[in-house]
Amino acid sequence: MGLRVHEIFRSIQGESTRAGWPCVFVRLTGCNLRCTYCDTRYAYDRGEDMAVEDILERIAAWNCNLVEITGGEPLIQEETPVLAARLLERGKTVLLETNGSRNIGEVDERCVRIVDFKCPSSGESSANDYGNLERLSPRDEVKLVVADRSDYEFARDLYHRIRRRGVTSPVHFSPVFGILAPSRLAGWILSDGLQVRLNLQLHKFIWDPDARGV
Ligand SMILES: C[S@@+](CC[C@H](N)C(=O)[O-])C[C@H]1O[C@@H](n2cnc3c(N)ncnc32)[C@H](O)[C@@H]1O
Ligand SMILES: Nc1nc2[nH]cc(C(=O)O)c2c(=O)[nH]1
Ligand code: SF4
Ligand SMILES: [Mg+2]
Repeated sequence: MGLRVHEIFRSIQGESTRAGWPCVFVRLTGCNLRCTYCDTRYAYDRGEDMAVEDILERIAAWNCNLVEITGGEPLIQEETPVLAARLLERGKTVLLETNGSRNIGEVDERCVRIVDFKCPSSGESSANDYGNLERLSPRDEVKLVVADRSDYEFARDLYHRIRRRGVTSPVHFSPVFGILAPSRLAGWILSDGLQVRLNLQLHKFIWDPDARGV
């Protein structure tokens, strides 16, 4: 069995509450969605089939406590929860970046599940599994990627819904890179007094925004 892996690399974590920390990334191949703004289309195909043990060995080459499983969409591969569990067993802090369309309950709760529910301009918001709202633990995080004002209003409604349910997970609002100016999103957040975190993709400021493997 194993997993189809597009790339494994070490970089600076560019997003989430762990932004700024060195992090090893396992980018899995394939995605069930086609977001209009996707910056990782190159991971829709190709890659190498690897056994979980081989992936663990590659990760161990770096002395790094933080590991993120991303893609593509990690939860379309059956063995992703096994990889997360094995990394947790090794004492790693494990982040899993997922598009919100699959059941996050398949993945160990000790893993930080970063759930990116899709806003309308992605073209994929009908894929959101809102059952995941019930499955979020305080350790998990929600990320909402915003391209324009109507996405913002959708994200704001979802944020209020999350808090009304008593879910305390951090919520990030992230502008689509090169499409929505961070200052506009910042202005909307501040004028509505939302307690959300403005998430900028740090790696796109450190390196060329089109660079792979960073
Ligand atoms: C490439 S996806 C992989 C994980 C999963 N498929 C998902 O969508 O969450 C990683 C993150 O990058 C975000 N992303 C993709 N393209 C982006 C862009 N052009 N600007 C800002 N964020 C983007 C996605 O919304 C997601 O939060
Ligand atoms: N540096 C860096 N940080 C990231 N955080 C989430 C990423 C992703 O593509 O899921 C990502 C990425 O692609 N690069
Ligand atoms: S779900 Fe993630 S990887 Fe898939 S198309 Fe959307 S942003 Fe890209
Ligand atoms: Mg990325």
